[in-house]
Amino acid sequence: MSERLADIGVLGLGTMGANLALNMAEKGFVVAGSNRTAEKAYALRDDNGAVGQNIVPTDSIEQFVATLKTPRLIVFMVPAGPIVDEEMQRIMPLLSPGDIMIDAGNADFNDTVRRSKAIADTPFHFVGMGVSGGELGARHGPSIMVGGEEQVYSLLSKILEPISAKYQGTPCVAWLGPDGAGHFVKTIHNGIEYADMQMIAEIYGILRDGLGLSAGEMSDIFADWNSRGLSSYLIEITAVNLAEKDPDSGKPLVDVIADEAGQKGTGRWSAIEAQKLGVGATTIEAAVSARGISSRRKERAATAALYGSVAGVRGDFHPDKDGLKELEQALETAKIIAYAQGFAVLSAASEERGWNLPLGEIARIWRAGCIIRSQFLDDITRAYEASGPAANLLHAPQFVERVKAGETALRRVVAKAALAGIPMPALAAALSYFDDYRRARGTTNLTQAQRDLFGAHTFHRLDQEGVFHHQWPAV
Ligand SMILES: NC(=O)C1=CN([C@@H]2O[C@H](COP(=O)(O)OP(=O)(O)OC[C@H]3O[C@@H](n4cnc5c(N)ncnc54)[C@H](OP(=O)(O)O)[C@@H]3O)[C@@H](O)[C@H]2O)C=CC1
Ligand SMILES: O=C(CO)[C@H](O)[C@H](O)COP(=O)(O)O
Repeated sequence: MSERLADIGVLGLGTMGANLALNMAEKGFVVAGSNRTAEKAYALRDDNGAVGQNIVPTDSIEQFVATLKTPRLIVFMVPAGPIVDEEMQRIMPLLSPGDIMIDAGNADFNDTVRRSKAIADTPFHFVGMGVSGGELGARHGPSIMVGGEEQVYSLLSKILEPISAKYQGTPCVAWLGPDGAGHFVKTIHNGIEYADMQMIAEIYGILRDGLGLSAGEMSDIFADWNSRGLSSYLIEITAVNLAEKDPDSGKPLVDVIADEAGQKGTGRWSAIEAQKLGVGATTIEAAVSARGISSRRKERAATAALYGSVAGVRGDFHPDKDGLKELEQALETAKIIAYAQGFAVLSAASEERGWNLPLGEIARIWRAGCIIRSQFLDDITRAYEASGPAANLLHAPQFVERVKAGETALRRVVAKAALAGIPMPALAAALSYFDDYRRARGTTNLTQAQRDLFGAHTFHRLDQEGVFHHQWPAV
């Protein structure tokens, strides 16, 4: 057994755990590694040159715990759900008072709240921590969203700050609130990620099916868009995805990838939590549903055989400068609306749970390291700095001007796509949300009348205070 005591332990050395461990090791921390398949811990030490020398592989959970300095900092990087509970149960009998367990996977924040409550009855601490940035982010600097006891964060920050991404020299890590706050914010980050990705896929659908462009041509368009307002990691990787050739067939790789999107839960949880809070997050919901529909590929083929498909339907789209500008502007406008929805969910959850989430700071720590990093997040930080916790980002003066400028493009793109039969679930949801949210006199007065007629559910009046019930004619 090694005599060297480790500053921190990582349990679960898969894609994220291994890279986080190397990131910590590179910053000079000694990292104990534990993995279900123990050989991976040894390979992590042996295959990574000088950095690997700061990794202390272990064979058993007992050895792993014994290798850690106290109070022990133990990062769990395993699949979310029961595996986290199982691993915690396995390790807890070996811990000492004051030790800290950190779930760094994409947990459902409800599980994090439950685990935090359970740990409160023990001498240990529990931290729910969202990490974003994928494999490379974990290795060289992720964005880190921490929830739990604030005084525990001060023990962790000495490691989390050096390993996190930096934006203008400031670490992209923050303590965001108690128990599930960090995982909630990570979940909504991913919900926004789903919306962003779906909207990009929809515009790709117009370029491919409406305009008949090749993958290479589309790559150039996304690369061009990445130089202006849409500049972001997701637009940048889209250009790379579209340019890549399949080594087997020589075709563009995207053309041979099956159109079936996977999902592990965070997008769905974002939509569920938005619904629970009564906040419209229609663009995120549409993106989650679109992944579900995409996964039913055989069913879609059967439906296409019945109704015909849209491939080759050009509609009223044009690949000229104005036509492409309209698509760019539509995407930019819908993106503002999608982010406004995501931040509205954060704001509502913060109020309901008393988390006092720092919304501008959240936009700041997403500015580097994470998957939705983009210039646009600076505007969100500035909007919150200028106006405080606004009910909705669509009220912030910077966004009012931009949405007014882009609204027509979004409307025209959605309308033309509808006429051509090209699906636009997320872009259309963004537009409908905008139209609904800016309509001072809506139509649910009729809904209320119906509810009162069939169920005596009562209604408010515009011209009198109080709660009313009407004796409607019997039907
Ligand atoms: N991949 C990504 O881009 C991101 C992932 N995440 C989250 O991070 C967490 C880890 O993801 P990722 O690294 O991608 O996953 P991987 O599948 O690459 O790694 C999973 C790790 O968990 C271990 N493991 C799996 N099942 C068990 C089990 N039953 N008991 C004990 N250990 C087990 C694996 O061990 P073994 O090697 O033996 O299989 C491996 O070390 C997840 O919650 C994920 O959602 C968060 C941000 C980004
Ligand atoms: O958290 C992440 C990025 O921020 C992970 O990449 C996550 O796996 C993405 O979610 P899904 O697998 O559901 O697309």
